[in-house]
Amino acid sequence: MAANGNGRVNLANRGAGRNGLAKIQTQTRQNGICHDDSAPPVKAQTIDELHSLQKKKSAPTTPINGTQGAFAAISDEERQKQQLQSISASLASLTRETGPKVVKGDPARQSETPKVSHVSHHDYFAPTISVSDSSLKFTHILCNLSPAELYEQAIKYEKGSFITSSGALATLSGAKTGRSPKDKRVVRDDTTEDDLWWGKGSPNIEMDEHTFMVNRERAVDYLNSLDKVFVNDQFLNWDPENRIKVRIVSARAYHSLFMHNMCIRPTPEELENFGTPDFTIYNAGQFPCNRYTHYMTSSTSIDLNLARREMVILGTQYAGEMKKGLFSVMHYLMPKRQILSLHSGCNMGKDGDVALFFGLSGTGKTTLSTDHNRYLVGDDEHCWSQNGVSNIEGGCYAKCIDLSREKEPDIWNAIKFGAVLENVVFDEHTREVDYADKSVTENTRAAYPIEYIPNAKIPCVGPHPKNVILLACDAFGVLPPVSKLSLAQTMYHFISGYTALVAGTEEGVKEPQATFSACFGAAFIMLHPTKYAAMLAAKMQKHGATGWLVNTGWSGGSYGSGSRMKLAYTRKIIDAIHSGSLLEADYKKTSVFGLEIPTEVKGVPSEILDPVNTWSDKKAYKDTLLKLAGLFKSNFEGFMTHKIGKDDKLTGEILAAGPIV
Ligand SMILES: Nc1ncnc2c1ncn2[C@@H]1O[C@H](COP(=O)(O)OP(=O)(O)OP(=O)(O)O)[C@@H](O)[C@H]1O
Ligand SMILES: O=C([O-])CC(=O)C(=O)O
Ligand SMILES: [Ca+2]
Ligand SMILES: [Mn+2]
Repeated sequence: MAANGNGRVNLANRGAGRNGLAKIQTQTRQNGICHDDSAPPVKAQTIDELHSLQKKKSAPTTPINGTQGAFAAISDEERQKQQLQSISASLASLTRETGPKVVKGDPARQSETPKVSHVSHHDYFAPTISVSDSSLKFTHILCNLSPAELYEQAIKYEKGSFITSSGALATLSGAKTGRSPKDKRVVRDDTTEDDLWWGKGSPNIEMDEHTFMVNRERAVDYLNSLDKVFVNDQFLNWDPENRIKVRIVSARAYHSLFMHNMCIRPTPEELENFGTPDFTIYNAGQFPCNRYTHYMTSSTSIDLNLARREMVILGTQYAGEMKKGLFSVMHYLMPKRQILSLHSGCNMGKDGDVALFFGLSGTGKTTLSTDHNRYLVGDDEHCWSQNGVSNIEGGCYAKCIDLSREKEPDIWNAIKFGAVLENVVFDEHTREVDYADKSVTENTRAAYPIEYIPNAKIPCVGPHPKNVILLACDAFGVLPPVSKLSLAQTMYHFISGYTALVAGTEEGVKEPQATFSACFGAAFIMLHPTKYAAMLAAKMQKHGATGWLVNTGWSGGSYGSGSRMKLAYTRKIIDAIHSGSLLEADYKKTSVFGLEIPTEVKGVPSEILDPVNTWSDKKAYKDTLLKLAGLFKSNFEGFMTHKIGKDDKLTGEILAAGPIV
């Protein structure tokens, strides 16, 4: 309260008045003129000028002077013009002759002189009376904004955006709080016809080129009808030889910040030399697709066109569609280069030993690859090339339901300024997040840059893996906490891609639902699963990697009677795999699944290592085990006729590596 300087106000105790309040004394200067303070005055004549002093020009939105290299000859102005033209070309309608006119900057900031650009297919024609109003309109583009700028945009303009007590940006993803795999379509053309996996079991639902263009036009028109759109120019894949340039055009600051966190962030220099993207996403998720359009079965459509290198999103704002849409693209592009794409986490020990963590959604890839004693290479999407592993992304995407500081401190601490928190519930006053609250969805998520994890390995690459850990969250409670796999067993379980989550948590105790998703990511693969499996087998064999099956699910009974495996025990098991000590353990073979299980793991009660010990009802255990084995068998029938690798030997071994009922 006490202001110092001229005309000071003193609340000194000595002057306490009748009711104990301090007496106010004003001291005036001798000359009698009242100044605000004694500091030198600011170098501004007006309030506007004062405000203009606050922000100094910076990269990356303003190009740097004097860059060396191929672009050194180009002036700043020319470079800005090229960037605008490139974005204008991205946003151009393919059916109209002109437009759009794009200007850089926030429409709310009128004072800034906008740089204008627009593409015209017939530049020599002056616009005539026949143009529509939309071609006279400007689209403001907000390019590669910083997290702070995106926070401001989100909070000002997007309902449901708030800063939480830890500094994260809480957002709502709208009606969709998870991906919509049934609405994901791929253009079937001459190339993809032969290359991709179509038909029963395939995630690739077909659409034709024309329908894609109808949806693309719908998305582009929607985006151009807005006051402003966000543009992210970023990279995928930390392997410099196989890096892909992606552009994401979206309508929400939430989407722009999410992708800023999840893709690799270019340096200012890299951004200047970005040029034309290899792949573009048009995210018009707030706008539905048209049910009169051929193939559309709902108001949501996520459309991939590999020939055009474009993806269109209509009718869902769930940001994971962009992340996983790009992953699908990598599942097509990388195998063409003999590089294996993997739905896996990856970390590395101090001695350079690398482990991969495969698993379906919610099985623990992010949780277990984030390990305080190891370097994090990445939590979800990787490539395995002849040089080793590389992360595809620049960020992590963690499930937050029931997140606790004690059990997952590194993830907890990563949820700070810059992180996006999706669909969480928080106290309206303190803005403290209640991670146990499922009111919006069970699939609450945090997206943060990988360097928010203290021991992230930057650049996110590593040598060839030593251990390949397959995670299954077995809600039946019959798979052992850990088993050592032969190569054939690893391939069997990789192709099966099993997990069992609990159906409808709210409707009380229900049967666990077995899910089989080939390569632990059937929703994202583009080629037949055996193509990826053959590559994995060859790489594991060549580099001598050991396969493991880890059950992060139930112990002591199925869901309802047993309980989820303690994370602390799973971590001990993973520690023993990393250290090599588990390789030295004594093993016994289980019946039915024929899994090699250790008799002892340091820090884990030995009795839980064989699940039969933890079930009080032994008959129920046996019945459940046989039931699960039957589900594995019937799922695998679809793969019986496919050959894996060059000779029939491995295929035969894989077929024999499943459960024997
Ligand atoms: N024993 C356990 N091992 C691993 N995770 C556990 C265990 N017990 C509970 N969990 C919880 O399970 C969840 C695993 O989610 P995680 O984010 O790691 O999934 P993910 O495999 O990365 O999935 P996605 O591909 O969808 O991102 C976390 O919420 C974690 O706290
Ligand atoms: O894509 C998502 O929404 C989350 C994820 O990582 C997965 O499901 O594998
Ligand atoms: Ca994850
Ligand atoms: Mn995932």
